[in-house]
Amino acid sequence: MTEPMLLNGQRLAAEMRGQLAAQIARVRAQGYRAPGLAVILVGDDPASAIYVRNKKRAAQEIGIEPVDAVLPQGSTTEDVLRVVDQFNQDPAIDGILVQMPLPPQIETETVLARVRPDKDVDGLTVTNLGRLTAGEEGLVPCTPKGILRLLEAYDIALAGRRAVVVGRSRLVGLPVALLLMQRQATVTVIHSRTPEPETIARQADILVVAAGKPHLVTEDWIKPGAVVIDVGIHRGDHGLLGDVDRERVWSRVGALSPVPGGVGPMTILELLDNTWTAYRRHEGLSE
Ligand SMILES: Nc1nc(=O)c2c([nH]1)NC[C@@H]1CN(c3ccc(C(=O)N[C@@H](CCC(=O)O)C(=O)O)cc3)C=[N+]21
Ligand SMILES: [Mg+2]
Repeated sequence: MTEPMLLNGQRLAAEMRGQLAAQIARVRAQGYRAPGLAVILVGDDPASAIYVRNKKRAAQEIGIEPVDAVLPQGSTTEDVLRVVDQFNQDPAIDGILVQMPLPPQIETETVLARVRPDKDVDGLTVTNLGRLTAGEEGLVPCTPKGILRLLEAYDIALAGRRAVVVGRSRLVGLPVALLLMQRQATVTVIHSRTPEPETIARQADILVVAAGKPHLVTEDWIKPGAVVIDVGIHRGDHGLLGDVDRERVWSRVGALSPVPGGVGPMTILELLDNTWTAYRRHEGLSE
C-alpha cells in the first residue's frame, strides 16, 4: 500500500488563523471594537494551566482580546457562577470558556447552564447541543468542528461511508457523531461498555478515537485504508501520546491525524472561530 497521508492540523490551523486575523483586522480598521474571549480556570491542574495559556496566546495573536479569571482549587459552585455572571453581563466579552475538568466539589452542569448560549464558544450548553441535534444554527463544540474541517480540507468524503466514533463524551464523542450523521455518514458510537470494540471499529472507513486511553487503538482495530482521527492527548515520560498507537497502525491506515499536530491545534482554531462568530452576531455583522 502507499504511504498513509498525515492530516496536518497544525498547518491547516495556522492558515485559518491567518484568515481570521485578516478578517478581524478589517473590522477593526472600520472602527469596531476587538472581540473578547473570557477563559475561566478553576484550580491548579498544570495541564489545564498550559492549555489556557495556549488558548490566550492564540487569541491575542489574531486580535482577540483574552481575559482570564483564575479561581483557587477550593472554590465553590457559587464562586464560579459569580464569575460566569460577570462575563455574561460584560458587553466586551463575546465568548466564555470554562476550562474542563472542574474540581470535584463544583457542579459542572450548574456552571455550564449559567453560560449565555450566545457566548458559549465551547458549544457545551444544553441550548447549543439541542440546536446541533435539531440541525439549527448555534455554536458547535470546538473539537468536533475542527475534526470536520480537517476531513474537509483533505477532501475525505463522508456521505455514504461508515464512521465509527470511539467515546461518547459531551465535549467530543456525542457531537462529532451528530456532525458525521449530518454529513450523511453511517455512524456507530462505541465506548467502554461495548463488547468486542475492535470488530466494530474494523468496519470503519473513518475512525474517530476520543476514548481518553493512551494507545488503545492498535492494528486489529483498523480496516486497511481507513482514515483515523486521534483525539487523545496524554503526557507520557517520552512525550505526548494519543489514543492511537501510531507505530502499530501505520502499515494499515490510509490517513492519520497525528498527536501532536492534528486535532489539538484545530480545537484551538475553532475556539477562535466560534468567538469570531459570536462577535459578529453581537455586533450585527453579516456572517
Ligand atoms: N472547556 C473546555 N474546552 C476544551 O476545548 C478543552 C477543555 N475544556 N479541557 C481540556 C481539553 C483539551 N483540549 C486541548 C486543546 C488543544 C490541544 C493542543 O493544542 N494540543 C497540541 C499539543 C499541545 C501540547 O504540547 O500539549 C497538539 O495536539 O498538537 C490539546 C488539548 C481542549 N480541551
Ligand atoms: Mg472545545
